[in-house]
Amino acid sequence: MAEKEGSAVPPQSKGSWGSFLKSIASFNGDLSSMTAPAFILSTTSLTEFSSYWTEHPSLFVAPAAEKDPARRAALVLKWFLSTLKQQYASRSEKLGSEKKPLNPFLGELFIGKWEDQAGTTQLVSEQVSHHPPVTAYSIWNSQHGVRLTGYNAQKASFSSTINVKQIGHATLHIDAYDEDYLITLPSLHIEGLISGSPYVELNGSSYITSSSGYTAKIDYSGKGWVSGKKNRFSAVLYPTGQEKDAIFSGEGQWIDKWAIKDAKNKSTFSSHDPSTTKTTPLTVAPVAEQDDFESRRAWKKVADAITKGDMDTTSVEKSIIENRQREMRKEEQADGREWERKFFSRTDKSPVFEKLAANVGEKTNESLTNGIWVFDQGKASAARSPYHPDVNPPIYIQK
Ligand SMILES: CC(C)CCC[C@@H](C)[C@H]1CC[C@H]2[C@@H]3CC=C4C[C@@H](O)CC[C@]4(C)[C@H]3CC[C@]12C
Repeated sequence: MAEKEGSAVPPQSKGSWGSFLKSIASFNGDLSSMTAPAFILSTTSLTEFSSYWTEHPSLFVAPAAEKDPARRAALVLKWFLSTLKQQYASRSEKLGSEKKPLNPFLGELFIGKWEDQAGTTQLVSEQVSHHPPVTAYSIWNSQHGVRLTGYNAQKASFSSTINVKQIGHATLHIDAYDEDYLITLPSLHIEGLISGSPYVELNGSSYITSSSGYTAKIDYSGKGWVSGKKNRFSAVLYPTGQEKDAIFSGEGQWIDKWAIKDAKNKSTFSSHDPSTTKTTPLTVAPVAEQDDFESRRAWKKVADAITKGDMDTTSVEKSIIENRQREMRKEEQADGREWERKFFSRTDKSPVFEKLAANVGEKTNESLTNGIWVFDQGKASAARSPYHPDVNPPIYIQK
């Protein structure tokens, strides 16, 4: 792949892209501290990224209707694979390249729901830590009895490009079978950096392991390795501990169509085509009706300034948010208290994680995620919000 230096960079930004590349070559691993040129800044905060998990609500709830545990695990794998395109390629597809997201402030919220043939699927996403940045989320569909909850942070390093290890995990619960799935997160790196049109490539492996005794392993690769195609995966699903005895398998490009097949007779179990499987748009409250801590309302002035390309206003408005945050941290310190998270609580041990992590050799890393974060039903049910009266369980947002 020939990358012409800076070819996708707007002419007036060539200089700043060059210095940006130099600065990341020596950066300290904290992605949020990276200052990037204007044209690569996104108007979307990382708290919004949690919504990528369920842009196909029907695929998210489908496992709940499958009685056979192996086939159910295969449907969980199918849903997971279908999310990769949203999670890792949607910015490059919509905006022309990957962009640098807004760095969420502590307590930032992103709340919404999807309404479609799967019923109502609800999302709460909360920035539970600022140093290091950690986002927690819970997504549930009460009608089908499916809930996904997780948290994640990123650890970045530079070696020929930006390499990102995701710290944290997600768990999926299916009520009908009282079944839990532990989902680990893939590592990624940035391609196309020199040419100025960065995009995400996944690498390494990730796992989905279930309390029902099945594990899926997904291997990721990109261009120039095994095949000449980008965004490749190959997945196998097997009884936990018996990787050689795959029951289902699948491979392809996670941005394109693919199928999960019976590993023995190669018949198609289920296939996915992103061009024909439409995503359901997320509904969020109008900005004027949102709480002050909700992402789009809080970042509105910054986002508008970025859209206009007005870097002076961008930095003035960013400073207002940052200074307010600094004041709040000072007040909390003076009172000897910590910022109260609205939906999540820190725990020492997540029982679901403890039960399943050994299957896939996964460990928590509390120092990189400022604790282990779990959805706190008590907090979420505490009261009703004037802003989201229809969210069930009712969501309370403290003014
Ligand atoms: C684009 C270049 C110049 C700047 C690099 C920006 C960095 C901060 C961006 C690029 C791609 C981004 C990742 C893309 C997708 C996901 C999956 C989501 O579920 C959690 C956040 C996470 C893991 C993002 C974290 C931030 C990220 C690593």
